Amino acid sequence: MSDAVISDYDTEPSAAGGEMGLDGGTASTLDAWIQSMSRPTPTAMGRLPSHSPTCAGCGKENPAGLALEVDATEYGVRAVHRFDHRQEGAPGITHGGLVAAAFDDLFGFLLYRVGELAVTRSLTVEYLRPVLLGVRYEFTARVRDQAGRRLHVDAAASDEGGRQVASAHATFVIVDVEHFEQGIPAKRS
Ligand SMILES: CCCCCCCCCCCCCCCC(=O)SCCNC(=O)CCNC(=O)[C@H](O)C(C)(C)COP(=O)(O)OP(=O)(O)OC[C@H]1O[C@@H](n2cnc3c(N)ncnc32)[C@H](O)[C@@H]1OP(=O)(O)O
Repeated sequence: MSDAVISDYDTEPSAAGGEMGLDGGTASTLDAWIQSMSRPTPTAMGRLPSHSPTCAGCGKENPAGLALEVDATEYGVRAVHRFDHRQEGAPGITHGGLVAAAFDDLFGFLLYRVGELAVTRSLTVEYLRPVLLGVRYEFTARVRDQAGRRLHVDAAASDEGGRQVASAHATFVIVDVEHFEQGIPAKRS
């Protein structure tokens, strides 16, 4: 599929500057996001669109987010990332929860490759070495297998010397687009 098709999915800020959030007046934006998730998946190599402008993992409009930039690769997805002081746990070291968030969001990009909507059901992280603030790490993820609605996915993070500093495994469960309607206040039961 061409890059042009990827841009059709672009969830970056619109020209209208609409902000996606959970407060009043944003239901239509969320509806639009849900609709965009129904489209067929892009399979081209290269930069993938964020999950939403305010996604904590990859949205450029989220000041507290990681702003991951993720590329599709031959075997899965890849991001190069440096954590900063906002993700600090112990001095100079990335908080483990934020490392897990990076893995979780990266896994969310595999869905573009699989062409299914899915959500995290379980996530396991092995912290092999401290993940240092300001240091460049390469994150890679791939789909190990699919069993019914379950997607089993694997990821790793390595430093510039190729040393693995963390790895992760997750089970994502394929859902219908209606799953995401639970985020619309007016549709909450
Ligand atoms: C078109 C392309 C678009 C691309 C673009 C998409 C963007 C779309 C995401 C955007 C964002 C991403 C960002 C990061 C990813 C989050 O952050 S996702 C957010 C965090 N996760 C959640 O909120 C999920 C909350 N949990 C739930 O809603 C429900 O528990 C679930 C996951 C939908 C499953 O509930 P359910 O539908 O009732 O399913 P259930 O019958 O319990 O189990 C389903 C299957 O999974 C199995 N299963 C359940 N739990 C487990 C487990 N722990 N281990 C193994 N198997 C299990 C069951 O055995 C069953 O298997 P089958 O019998 O079908 O083979």
